Amino acid sequence: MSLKRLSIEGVRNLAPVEIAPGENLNWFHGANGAGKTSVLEAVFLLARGRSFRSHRISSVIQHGQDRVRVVACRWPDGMTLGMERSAGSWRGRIGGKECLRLSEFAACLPLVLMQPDSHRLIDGGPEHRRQYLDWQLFHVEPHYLETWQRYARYLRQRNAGLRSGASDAVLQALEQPMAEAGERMSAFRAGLVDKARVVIDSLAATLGIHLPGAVEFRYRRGYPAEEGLLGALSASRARDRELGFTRPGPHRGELVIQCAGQAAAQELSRGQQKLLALLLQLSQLDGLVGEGVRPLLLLDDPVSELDGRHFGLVLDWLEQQPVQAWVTATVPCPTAGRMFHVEQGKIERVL
Ligand SMILES: Nc1ncnc2c1ncn2[C@@H]1O[C@H](COP(=O)(O)OP(=O)(O)OP(=O)(O)O)[C@@H](O)[C@H]1O
Repeated sequence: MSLKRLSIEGVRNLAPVEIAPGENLNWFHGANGAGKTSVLEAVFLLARGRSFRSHRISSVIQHGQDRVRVVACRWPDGMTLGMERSAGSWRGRIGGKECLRLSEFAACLPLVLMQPDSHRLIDGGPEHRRQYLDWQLFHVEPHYLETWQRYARYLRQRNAGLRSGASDAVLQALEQPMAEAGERMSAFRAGLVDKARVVIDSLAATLGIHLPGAVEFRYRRGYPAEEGLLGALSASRARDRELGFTRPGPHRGELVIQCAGQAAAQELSRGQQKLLALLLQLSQLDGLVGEGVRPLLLLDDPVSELDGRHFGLVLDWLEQQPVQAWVTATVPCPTAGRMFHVEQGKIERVL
């Protein structure tokens, strides 16, 4: 799906504005500090209820204002989504109805974001790669969110039990359903990695991305597969009691990425890591489209992130995709698309 209309109020330096984006490529250009990234931030805020640049919503709220408000009309179904956030609360409406969970927005407005620190997907901690897998599964596997929430609840209960000296019988009673949910999560994640591998190889060829060796993706479950999660929980119970938390489980699962047999984070240059992260994110986009989900794509300053050749190939590829892309740059758009000029917080459509 795409956005047909977007109105933004109270976001950083942006003057209140209503934008009519095009179906495919939307290009926001202007000088440094003009407010381009703030437009993407507003779209992200609508989809996730938070910023991708700051953990504190107060830094996003325009100085002198007490809230941000982002409203959009989704296309083709015409559904209206509205999000209002102040420093201490949020209110959201979808299709005219009050919303209680942010995950409802995430489900209505799937998006893939590429920003200058996207290389963290490769060189950041395992949580970045877990989130990457979980995010896609959330959109394409109807039971994943519920399984994930169930596992997280048992994990919290087991950790509380470990710390409060609960009996073995109490812990065992939790471990059985926890292991069932955890094994399901692992199977979903491992299945996704198997599928993604194929898509990534074909995308790398299309986008002319050649890394200095074969890239391998493997899902490590966070417990020995041969022992199974139930066995692993039972075996580590005494040690977990001493530590006060649960060690084995998919909460410590990891998408392992290697290039030429070495950890990709160590083997690849920063630029190569960015290319690999791009591949992972575009493969996510491709995977979502393949499942009938049409996410928005937000690309923050790709012109300075990618070399000219790769950027050109990405633009060519994007033109073929049924996704609405929102791109920021300091230069005008080199290809056909709807273009907006951003200057000191004011957005004007120029093409
Ligand atoms: N809470 C706020 N209230 C008002 N203005 C703000 C607030 N936070 C940041 N700003 C200003 O808003 C602008 C934000 O710009 P933004 O990061 O969106 O620009 P950009 O066009 O993406 O720039 P660049 O090309 O340098 O990344 C900056 O000029 C910044 O000083």
